Amino acid sequence: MSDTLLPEPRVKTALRPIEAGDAARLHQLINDWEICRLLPEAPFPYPADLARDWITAAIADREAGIAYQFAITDDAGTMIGCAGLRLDKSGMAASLGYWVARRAWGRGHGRQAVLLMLRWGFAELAIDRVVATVADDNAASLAVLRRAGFTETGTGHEKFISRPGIRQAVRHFEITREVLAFREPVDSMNEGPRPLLLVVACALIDRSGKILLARRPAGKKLAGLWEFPGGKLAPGETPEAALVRELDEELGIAVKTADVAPFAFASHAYESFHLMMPLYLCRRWVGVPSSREGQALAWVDPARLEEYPMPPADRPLIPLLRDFL
Ligand SMILES: Nc1nc2c([nH]c(=O)n2[C@H]2C[C@H](O)[C@@H](COP(=O)(O)OP(=O)(O)OP(=O)(O)O)O2)c(=O)[nH]1
Repeated sequence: MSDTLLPEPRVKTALRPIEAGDAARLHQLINDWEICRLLPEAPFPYPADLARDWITAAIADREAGIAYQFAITDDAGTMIGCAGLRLDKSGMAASLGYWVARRAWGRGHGRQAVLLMLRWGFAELAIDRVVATVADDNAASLAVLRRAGFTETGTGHEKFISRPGIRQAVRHFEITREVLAFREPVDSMNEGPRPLLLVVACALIDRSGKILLARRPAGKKLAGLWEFPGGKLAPGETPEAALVRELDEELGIAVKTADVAPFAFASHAYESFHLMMPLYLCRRWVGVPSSREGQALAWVDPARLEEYPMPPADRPLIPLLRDFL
């Protein structure tokens, strides 16, 4: 994943799937009143056996496609906490859970882990929102969720195993894929003037008037969003030549420069660059567009483009295409 989207340049946080071998370390980190009191399902003291059982269940849940638990690691690759997403029955929403060991507090790891978890979830799962519930007295976590772009959706009371006899006041939060995509640039480290980035893109239109969209794969910026095929210009390349090259590389089709027609452009200030993106139309090519870079493809009726979450830069192009086609 791109480091340029991480908020703290000096602190690197990463996620990796939790493994059976993490049990001892997990127990050592979580068996702390300051952690257990904030987690609804963690007793205190936290038994070593429970750490092993929890990981066994997490691995089974992952295989069953129900929940995805990760170890949060620091700059040195050492585990410092856990983060996970659990799908609801509809499969459209996932609930986020995470904790960071006390020794790693105050360095931005929680915030980065949440952003990484959201990016992964929106890229890899068929969800459109992530929800989270936080104890009312967990100020650090409330701040992390708000800064990540979550909005508060309500309050309630829940049982926390470590605090028997009371029903703990909690707050509920939610974030959608599109809200995250809009906010991501805010987390960029680059505060200087923004370089202009020229990217060419193409709406391929088939005989029935459908447009081809490609889904940005995991690991890339704006992962999980649907875009028009295209890419950056190589030095000295004309926009048309770049488009012909990109369509060949990404989709395996041959297009002539004479068959791409300028249509509209997007101009959008992402935090670390200003995107200038001419959009071309193309109705004639040789070959069948197929995914050459692992990206999902979809032929979409112009009236249904709104149903596909796209990068913020693309949104103004949607009504133009709909009206034109
Ligand atoms: N191709 C394309 N890119 C778009 C669209 N909307 C939008 O904001 N972009 C942005 C995302 C990227 O920042 C940039 C396209 O760059 P790219 O596809 O060549 O490069 P990338 O970010 O995938 O990264 P890389 O392959 O260069 O590492 O333009 C779109 O509809 N199509």
